[in-house]
Amino acid sequence: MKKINILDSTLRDGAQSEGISFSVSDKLHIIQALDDFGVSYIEAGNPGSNPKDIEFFNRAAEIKLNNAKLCAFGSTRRKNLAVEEDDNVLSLLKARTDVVVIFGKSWDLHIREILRTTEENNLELVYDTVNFFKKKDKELIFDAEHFFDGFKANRDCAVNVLKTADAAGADSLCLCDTNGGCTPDEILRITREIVGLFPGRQIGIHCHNDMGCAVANSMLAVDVGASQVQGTFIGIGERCGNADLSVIVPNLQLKQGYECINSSLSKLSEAVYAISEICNMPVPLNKPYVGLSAFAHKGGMHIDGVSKCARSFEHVEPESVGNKRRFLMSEVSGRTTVLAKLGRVAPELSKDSPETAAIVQRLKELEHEGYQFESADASFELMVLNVLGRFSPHFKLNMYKTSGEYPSPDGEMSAYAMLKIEVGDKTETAAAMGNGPVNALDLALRKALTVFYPEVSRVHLIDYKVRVLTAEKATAAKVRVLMESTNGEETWTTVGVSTDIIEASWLALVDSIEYILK
Ligand SMILES: CC(=O)SCCNC(=O)CCNC(=O)[C@H](O)C(C)(C)COP(=O)(O)OP(=O)(O)OC[C@H]1O[C@@H](n2cnc3c(N)ncnc32)[C@H](O)[C@@H]1OP(=O)(O)O
Ligand SMILES: CC(=O)C(=O)O
Repeated sequence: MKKINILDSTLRDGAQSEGISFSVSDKLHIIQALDDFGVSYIEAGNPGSNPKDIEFFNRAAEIKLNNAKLCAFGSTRRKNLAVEEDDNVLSLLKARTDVVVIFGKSWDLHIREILRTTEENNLELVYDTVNFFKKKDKELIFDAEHFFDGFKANRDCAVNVLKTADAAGADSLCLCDTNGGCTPDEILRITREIVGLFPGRQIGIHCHNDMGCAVANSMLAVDVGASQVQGTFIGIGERCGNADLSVIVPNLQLKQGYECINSSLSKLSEAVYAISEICNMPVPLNKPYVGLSAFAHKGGMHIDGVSKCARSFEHVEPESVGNKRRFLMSEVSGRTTVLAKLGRVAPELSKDSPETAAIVQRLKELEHEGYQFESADASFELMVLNVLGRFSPHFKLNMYKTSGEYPSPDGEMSAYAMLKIEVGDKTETAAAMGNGPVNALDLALRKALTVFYPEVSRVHLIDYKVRVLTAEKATAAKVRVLMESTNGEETWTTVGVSTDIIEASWLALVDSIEYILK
């Protein structure tokens, strides 16, 4: 099985993405997550750039990593400075890493317009810098910045840069699509040619995602001989980001038989969620392999298929990447979907039971009204009991009244609610103040019900979401309220829909209480 070395640059190129600023402690947690997952290299920062990275490398030097080698990253020497006088270069030594990554120019446009020097002088910068670190016994990865654009503009100039880095002792030559604008066929053709020119030398690939092709481009480079892949585990990086390693690694391992990491791929989801959390960037639902929806099935026929044979609608097993299969209920469900959710409430029903069809029909009617049961399991269960005629409400509303006052007369308590309920042949009236009408109503309802059902006092809301369903109707729009409640032991979600936000909230609130009393 061919080994592909993975270099994660979340802490270097990732730190160049908009909205990201890592603390030293964030960086230390990320190297731990990457090391646990088993990447070969962690490009951990730019010690010549800022004091935070210097402090980080000082602290990281004390940490023992089991799988990964830390790399310090910086440029070739400045054109007017000798290598041993260049502070950026010297800062890389001070980072005390075994591996140093040096980026150098390989596009004649950049040599001329950005460095404002000659091709010959650029080769000297590359040679001197690479050679300096090799003499210090560092493993050296040379990143040929803008290599593909450089190759297309002036092949000899670009190739000479690689030859110079190679002659100076670079252990790895990494080809960068820095602007992310190269097409898959260009990456394939040029990488193949370079692999042929440097037999035995490790060739790396570093792609940016400006055309949305970074994953495909990296995989094609591997196809033609690249054996180091650079990227970031959640795809962050300069502009549109880097090649997303959380997609590339399982693609290479599960589909093409390469070995990329030193642990089990089933730790992938855990690593991605740990990094996303630190970056404060939620994992998109539809992210391949690790997203919450990656193995969530919604279409009735899909769920029927997966229930009979998982492979029928899944390209890999969710467990292989640490994810889980989910079945979602909705208006596009069939009887199999509903049946899968009925196990707890009505295990005796089968796909052909008339009750199953009645439940599916009611589900579709309610979804048409704006209800959504995908995550509102508790309301779904109550709806099922209702259709089966097995539900009798624990209380009945006589009336409620809410009002708000601005400015607030009592600190944060700006709203009042009063209600009257019936339980059997008894009635109870209660009133409460809250920081809004829904809060006041919730408190009043629980006050009234606790008289009959003491366990209700332990129930409280932990999440409340409102979604406008008919936005074009402005303030007359229909809204859907999703409520998550807990009693400290269990959590459950309920849903209510109305054009009146208080009524929608009331419906979700009633389901929340009925669910725990049933
Ligand atoms: C393609 C990539 O992503 S490479 C990585 C890019 N990453 C970053 O830029 C993040 C870290 N960078 C920094 O913190 C700062 O840019 C520093 C500290 C490194 C340098 O800051 P400054 O000395 O103020 O220079 P500044 O950033 O304004 O300009 C870059 C200089 O580096 C030079 N330079 C750029 N690439 C290279 C290179 N490969 N080799 C040598 N010099 C280079 C430029 O020509 C320019 O020099 P000039 O001032 O003589 O015109
Ligand atoms: C080195 C690097 O980050 C690039 O060329 O994109």
